[in-house]
This record gives sequence, structure tokens and C-alpha cells, in this order.
Amino acid sequence: LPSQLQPHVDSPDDSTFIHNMFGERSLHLLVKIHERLQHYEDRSPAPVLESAGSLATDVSNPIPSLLSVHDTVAQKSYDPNLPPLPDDIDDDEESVKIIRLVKNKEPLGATIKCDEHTGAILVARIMRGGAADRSGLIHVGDELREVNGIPVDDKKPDEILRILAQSQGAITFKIIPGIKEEAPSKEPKMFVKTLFDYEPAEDKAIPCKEAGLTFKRGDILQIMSQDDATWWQAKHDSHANPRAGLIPSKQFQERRFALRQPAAHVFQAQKISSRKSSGFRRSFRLSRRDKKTNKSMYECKKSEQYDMADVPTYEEVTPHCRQSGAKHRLVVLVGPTGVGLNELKRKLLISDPQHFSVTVPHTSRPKRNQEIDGVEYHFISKNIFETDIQNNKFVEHGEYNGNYYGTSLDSVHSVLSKNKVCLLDVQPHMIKHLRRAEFKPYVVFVKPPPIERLRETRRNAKVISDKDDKGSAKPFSEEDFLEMVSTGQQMESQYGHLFEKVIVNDDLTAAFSELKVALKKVETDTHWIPIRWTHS
Ligand SMILES: Nc1ncnc2c1ncn2[C@@H]1O[C@H](COP(=O)(O)OP(=O)(O)OP(=O)(O)O)[C@@H](O)[C@H]1O
Repeated sequence: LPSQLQPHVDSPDDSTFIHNMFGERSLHLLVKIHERLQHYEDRSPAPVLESAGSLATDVSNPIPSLLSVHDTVAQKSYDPNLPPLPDDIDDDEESVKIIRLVKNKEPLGATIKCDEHTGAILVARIMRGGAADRSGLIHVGDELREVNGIPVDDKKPDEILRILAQSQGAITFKIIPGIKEEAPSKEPKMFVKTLFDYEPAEDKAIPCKEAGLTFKRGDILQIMSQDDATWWQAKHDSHANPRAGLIPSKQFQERRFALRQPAAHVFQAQKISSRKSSGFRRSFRLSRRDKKTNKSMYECKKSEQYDMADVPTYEEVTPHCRQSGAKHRLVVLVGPTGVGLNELKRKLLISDPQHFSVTVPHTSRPKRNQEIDGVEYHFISKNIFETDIQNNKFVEHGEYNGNYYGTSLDSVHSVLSKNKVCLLDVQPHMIKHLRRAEFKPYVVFVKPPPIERLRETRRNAKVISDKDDKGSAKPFSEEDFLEMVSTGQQMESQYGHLFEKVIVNDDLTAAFSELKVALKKVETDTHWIPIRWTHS
């Protein structure tokens, strides 16, 4: 080429330039690469059926059909059939990017906003795993100029979204790339358990409802991005959809919860605490031999006020599977009085006394003749009891008829260290004190069935009367049922985020087998537990 061009070159400088340019090694390499690629492109699979003519004569032979299929497939072009690029690309705008995305039914997975100062339409976020993200062509900060040839600079984000929603197939964007390209971030592996229900369609604050992620309390989400302090991106752990959706950040949710909720929660907490013994009656009856003393004696002195530090938002979790031989998780049972906690505990103990156990409570009341210290109770003096309370030795404690009763942390440890499953029933506000690595509590809420089922199933059942001190049993009254149902609802709404399993105690046999299966799974299967339980 240089020698052919020589007659057309006037100055020696130009001649040197041409020689240097064509002698450049990188140019030679580029030409080689080009030739190779050309060769590769030309090598489309050749038809094979014709050259296998002799086989075609045998009608029973399936091979010709196979070869015919090969030829049909080989001659097809699978490149996407995109429309031509527009002719009117403005040559002066060097930084303009024309992007074509082929859109199917899924949304693009990007949100836009109007720049406050310039009025430009900018890409606000790219949803992780969505169509825009997967294309790698659109980035946060890019300025949108046109969609399908329609200029957008005079349009509001809502109008643009409408244009996008109506477009199907290939969409052409004309954009000015933002100055800062988003650094490709590694997919973070952070999982959270959601502690509240979320419906983006009902959230006035979300910048784009369609980009929001709906979830129910207890769902496990993978957090995909926390770049934005207010709106995180997340996807359901169990869903196949790879596209992330917007969820309120922990901080934002806590802030607006604190602004919105205080009055409602104080009201709710007071309502529950005013139920006193009838609402939260818990007995220690399983450890007692004397049926006559089988009565409610436990009244919690601790405040049940809603703790604002515990605004239920998200809890970081990690999969956990109990190693064989490791200590069992503490099984915590909660439910409204009379729902059947003791009945279920009793059935578990009978079903496998070597495996399940309960704690021996402490009391400051004098030991009776037939009682044995450490069997029905650990009998201790009032002074020692009070010192132990001061030293936080009790999971729960209360006073009845001038005597203290309580469940000590040591009694729980004692059962667990025997490698048994410890069954503990507590008032729901105590759960948070048990939620630590040493116990890894598995919290089961035993829920009453609808009132008509209570009337049917509890026709012959008896509850311990809390009207007198004699511990006499009486049939359930309509009032007992109403109270059981409403207390159950309140417990679920206030503490539901702490429950790992909800069992409706309708038919006793069914409820018992459901509980037994769940407890077996706790021992063998992988469950999500708070990540902080694995740190200590
Ligand atoms: N599913 C059920 N069907 C019929 N009767 C039931 C069922 N569950 C429990 N019962 C009966 O209801 C009564 C109260 O049950 P239980 O004593 O276990 O309640 P609880 O929740 O332990 O209440 P508390 O501890 O406040 O006394 C018992 O007579 C029990 O046999």
C-alpha cells in the first residue's frame, strides 16, 4: 500500500507518516484478528443430509429425519432482529449514547428523577438483577434525552414512565452518559428476616411504586444494595426472579415508625398489661405433683411497655443447622391463657421423657411435707430470692400470696446441659431477653382457633379458675373464649415478629403432631437465625 500511494504523496513528512503507520505492529495484529473473525463468521454449519443420500432410501431409519432437523437448525440465524439505527444522530454530540434494549414483559428495572437544578431527566437507580442492570448499558446519573425518538426533556418522570410502560419489544434510548460510571459491585450476601409487612402500593414515600418489593413479616430477603440511605434494594430469597425491588431502609423505617406509631403502641401495651392475671396467666403446674395447687400464681412485675428501641424492621440472619451432639435450641412456647400450652407440653413430655424436659421453678414459699426440694420447686428464702432477682438470675419471676415464684436462667442451663430439649412457656414480652446465642430460642406461638371452634372443641375442657384462690377447675365460659381470641390477636400483632412458628390449637391431636414435626425439624433442618447468635 505505501508504495502504491507514493505518487500521490507530496511532502516527505507525509510519506514517513504513511510508512510508519502501515509498518505499525498493532495494525498488523488487528488485521489478523479481523481475518480470523471473518473466517469464523463464514463458517456456518453446512447441510449434511444431501451427502448422506444412501441413508435416505431406508424409510425405517430415523437418521435422515435427524439430519434434516440438523440442517434446518444449522441454517437458521439466531441473531436478534433489531430495527436499524435512526439516521438523525447528532454528530456534534460526541458523548451521546444510543442504546437499544429489547424489552419483554418484565419492567426495565430502573428509576428516573428530574434534576432539581437543571431539570434534566436522570437515571436515579438501577435495580440489581433487572433488565437494565443485566444489559450493563445504563448507569445511575445518565441523562435521558429521548425514548423511541420522543424527546423527554420537556416531560415529567410520570409521562416518561407511561411511554416506557406502553413500549414493547426494542426500546431506543438516547442518553448522555453520567460523569461517574457506577463501579460494578460484587453481589452482597446479606440476608434479613423482615419483621413487618410491606406493600409498596400503599407507601406514599416510595419514589416509584412499581419498583417496590412486597413482603410479609417473616420473609427472608437478600439485600442487594444499601447505596441509598433511604431505599435499599432487595429480592426474595426463595423467588427465582433475579430483579431487586425497593424496600425502605432500616433507618428510614425506624424513623417513620417512631414518628407515626407512639400513641398507638402505648395504647396497645396498656391494654394488654391491664389484663393482669386473666390475660397472661401462666402456671408452673407441670412441675407440681399436687393438682390442687394447680393455679395461676404468676404475675409479672416487669413493665410491658412497648420498647421503642425494638422497632421491628429487619434482622440480619444466617442459615443455621444444629450439629449432632450440640446443645438443643431452647423451645419457647407462648400463647393466651387456656389455649393449651400446658396440655401440649404435657403430651411432649409423655411422648419422649428422655428427650424433652421442663425447668424446676424456684419459690420462697415454705416447703410442704410431701414436697421434695429440687423436684416440685427449688425452695429458697425470700432474702436469697430478692438477691437473685437483683443479680438478674431469673428469666421470669413474680409474686403470689406474698411468695416469690420464678424460673431461673440456671434451671434452663441445667436442662440444656443434659442434652435435652427444654420446653419453656413465658409471657411474650420476655422473649427478647431469651434471644441470645446461648439459647437460640425457637419460639412457638400457640394460637386459639376461631371462637366457634373453641366452643366445639373445648366443650368438655376445664380451666383453672382465677376467680378464687383454691385452684378449682371450671368449664370455659363464653367470656374466656372471647378473651383468649382477643389476647391471641394482640399478642400476634405486638410480638408476631418474634414467633418462628404459629400453631393453631384447634384439634389437639393435629396441633400436637404439628408441634412435634416442627421440633424435630429444628433439630435436623437448616433454619434462619439472627447472625448475632453466631458471633459469640
Ligand atoms: N385442642 C384442644 N381441644 C380441646 N381441649 C383442649 C385443647 N387444648 C387444650 N385443651 C384443654 O383446655 C384446658 C386448658 O389447657 P391448658 O391448661 O393446657 O391451657 P394453658 O394454655 O396451659 O393455660 P394456663 O397455663 O394459663 O393454665 C385443659 O383442660 C386442656 O385439656
